[in-house]
Amino acid sequence: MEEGAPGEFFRPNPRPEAAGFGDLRAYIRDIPDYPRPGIVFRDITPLLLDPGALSAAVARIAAFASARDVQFVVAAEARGFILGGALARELGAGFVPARKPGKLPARTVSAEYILEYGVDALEMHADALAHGANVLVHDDLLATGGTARALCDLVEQLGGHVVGCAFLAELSFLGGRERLAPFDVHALVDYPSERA
Ligand SMILES: O=P(O)(O)OC[C@H]1O[C@H](OP(=O)(O)OP(=O)(O)O)[C@H](O)[C@@H]1O
Ligand SMILES: Nc1ncnc2[nH]cnc12
Repeated sequence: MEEGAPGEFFRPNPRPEAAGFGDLRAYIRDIPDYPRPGIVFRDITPLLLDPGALSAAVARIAAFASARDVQFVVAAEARGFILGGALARELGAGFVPARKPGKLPARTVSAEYILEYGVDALEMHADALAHGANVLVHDDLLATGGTARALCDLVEQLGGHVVGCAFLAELSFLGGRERLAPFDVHALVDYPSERA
């Protein structure tokens, strides 16, 4: 095939303003009883497959952040990386990965967070942020808030300034937003209950 020519998977990528993608919830799939009975997993992969919905998601999160003079987007491994880089590009900001322990090669700072069973941690490079830098914290989904809280703690350990926390989706019945107080929290899609 000629280089740069649309292949069989080519789909047009209209700007979200023109396409009017409406409620992005339509692109998030419910998977009942995953990873455990009683949990409804909110699967964002259908949204990622649709160029227009993907573009709309990035543009809408960027719109929340655009007046905040964001210098860096900090996002959590793994799903936070999916939109995080695109968001940084859209905002003209840098991107800082927060990774699971032992994955970053240089000196790190670390923050622990509570999981349903036990404790995990995220690390960031100690030299990732200039003191006083304006940071947007991003992840795909806000549940209990443990992961995002750890991201905020890492930013503050390095002297950064959290200017907001932005998510594609929020499970508001789990109270993550309260856990992130006093930071400003924005999510494009809310799930007020566990119901599928
Ligand atoms: O608000 P919380 O209760 O902390 O939950 C939200 C986190 O859970 C998911 O990540 P997960 O830990 O499943 O890891 P993954 O990104 O590697 O799939 C999701 O991507 C968020 O990072
Ligand atoms: N219900 C859920 N769906 C998708 N990701 C999650 N992360 C934590 N809870 C989740």
